[in-house]
Amino acid sequence: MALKKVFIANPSVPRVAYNIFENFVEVITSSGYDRESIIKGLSGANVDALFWAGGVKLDKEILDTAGPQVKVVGTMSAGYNHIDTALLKAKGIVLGNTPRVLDDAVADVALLLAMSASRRYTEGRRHIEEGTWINFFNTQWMLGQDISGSTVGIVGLGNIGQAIAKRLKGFGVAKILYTGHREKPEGKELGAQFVNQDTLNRESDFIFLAAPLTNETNQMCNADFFSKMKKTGIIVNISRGQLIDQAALIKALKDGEIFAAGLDVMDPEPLNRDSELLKLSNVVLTPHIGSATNNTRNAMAELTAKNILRGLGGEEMFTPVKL
Ligand SMILES: O=C(O)[C@H](O)CO
Repeated sequence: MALKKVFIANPSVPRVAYNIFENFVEVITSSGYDRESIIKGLSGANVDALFWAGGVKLDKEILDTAGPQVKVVGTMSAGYNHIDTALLKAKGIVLGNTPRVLDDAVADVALLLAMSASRRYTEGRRHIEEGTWINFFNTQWMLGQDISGSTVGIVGLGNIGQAIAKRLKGFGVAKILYTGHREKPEGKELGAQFVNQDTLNRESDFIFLAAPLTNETNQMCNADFFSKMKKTGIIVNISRGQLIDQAALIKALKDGEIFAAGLDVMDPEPLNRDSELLKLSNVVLTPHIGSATNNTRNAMAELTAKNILRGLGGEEMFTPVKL
């Protein structure tokens, strides 16, 4: 019997995925990362499953090109806002993602951003580069905010939110607050308090965005949101750029309405080189590297490949997305 076919829509997927597929499926790899290459690779390929990785939208055009025989999709990401889940559901396609295996790596970046934003990393680096590092001991120069003893608010206490909370405990924070759809047992175990959004904004010294991008969270951090934060407050986003109204954030940062921001995700990505965010010294930016470690990317590739094999075998995936 002919082997089933999997299309890997990204030429940089770690080797481990190919090793898992070997002997079980035939693999076709996209020649490029872009939409055009993917569509070209899929045309007439007649594959049964898609291994998705990267920011290209998985939509009607792609699925129409791939053909009606596609019944399985595995995305090498925790987030799946780039996938038309309603269309997958309508077509009877199963979807798996990669939660949990990236929690630690992403939470590490959240803490990296929180600390560098609170201790004015960008501004300090500019002083060194521009020769404005003052050569006398001014006790009031470059003062930042403490994490120890602070109140921290986590928007979305899912797996990544919990990994952030665990790390924060090691930094001696005084209080952890969180928002979400409902109070969670894990919140109790972490000693975190479930509050409403206004309370979280009003009381938090640091706010971490760790909720997925949905209709509900899209642009949730708007001018009103920032106006309710402390002037010394710091916002960290490791989720998706669209959770933040970026123009409102820039205004809040410029007007001193909040102290600083640490962003691993922006809108658009890649960020335009002339973005105001790059000019502000109270912003720390990383280029969406939350899950970018060797171990984590290998684990994500492995889980995606295993999910796809399960899906092709008609079994429940290890980490299915409920459509
Ligand atoms: O959703 C994810 O998995 C991450 O954002 C990718 O780095």
